Amino acid sequence: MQIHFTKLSGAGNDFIVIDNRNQSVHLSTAQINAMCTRRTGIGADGLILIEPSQRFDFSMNYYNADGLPGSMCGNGGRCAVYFAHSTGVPSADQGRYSFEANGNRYEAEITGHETVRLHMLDPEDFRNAVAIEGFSCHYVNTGSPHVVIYIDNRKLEDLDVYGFGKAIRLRSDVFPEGTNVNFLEITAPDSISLRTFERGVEDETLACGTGAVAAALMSFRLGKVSSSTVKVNVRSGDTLEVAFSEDLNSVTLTGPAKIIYRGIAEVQNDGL
Ligand SMILES: N[C@H](CCC[C@H](N)C(=O)O)C(=O)O
Repeated sequence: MQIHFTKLSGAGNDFIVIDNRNQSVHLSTAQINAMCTRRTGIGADGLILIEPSQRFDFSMNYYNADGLPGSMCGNGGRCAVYFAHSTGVPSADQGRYSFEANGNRYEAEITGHETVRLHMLDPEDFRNAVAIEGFSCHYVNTGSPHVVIYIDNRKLEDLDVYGFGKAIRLRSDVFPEGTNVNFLEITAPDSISLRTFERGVEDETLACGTGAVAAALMSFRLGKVSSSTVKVNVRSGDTLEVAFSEDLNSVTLTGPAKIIYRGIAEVQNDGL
């Protein structure tokens, strides 16, 4: 079957977005995984179905590249809203969208050329400094589970993010549901550099929105940054901005969301 899709990039975190408002597209785990696989498929960190919602402008159904439903994707949410805006999905409020994802309500607005600000959930379940695989691991759930690790004596650039990230992600004794793993360096009182190993992609990605939020909130909480607006420099070279109140609520994530191309995929019954 043929499926119309749009490829978007949210600060280098890339997604296949499908307008499924008529609910004609039904994809299996294997089909989503095949579409997201690089070289043999379209290639993406995740796939998003834009579907109807009873209460909001649309519903975002997010799948990781492994084909399984993911938890909240911050960059995916920003891309979904940019897609909706550029495709003419109606919104109740001009330039502003409300949508549901993982049973939660989100709001976002277009703040400039190819720029989207997404309002995030309040963070939950902060855990400080658990020793895992030789690292001091801080933890917080920002819609997705995130470990935050400060790289004090090493260079972020040279770090084996894949190896260390995977080892921590696989520690099911500590994280029965798995976790995303973020490694960061504080570069100024209001900025950090971040690299993320993502669960469900099972690799380092070029950016991770809920990871940027976790890194910024944790850094403020631990007194490592002093500003409640934090610039997060990600692997793609882009910058995400995370802003929040001093009690770590009212969190927003702002950054680039771009359409790369639109296409038609030939999807086989058992994969691409
Ligand atoms: N890239 C995403 C995170 C996806 C979450 C996924 N990796 C999971 O743990 O289910 C973001 O921008 O927030």
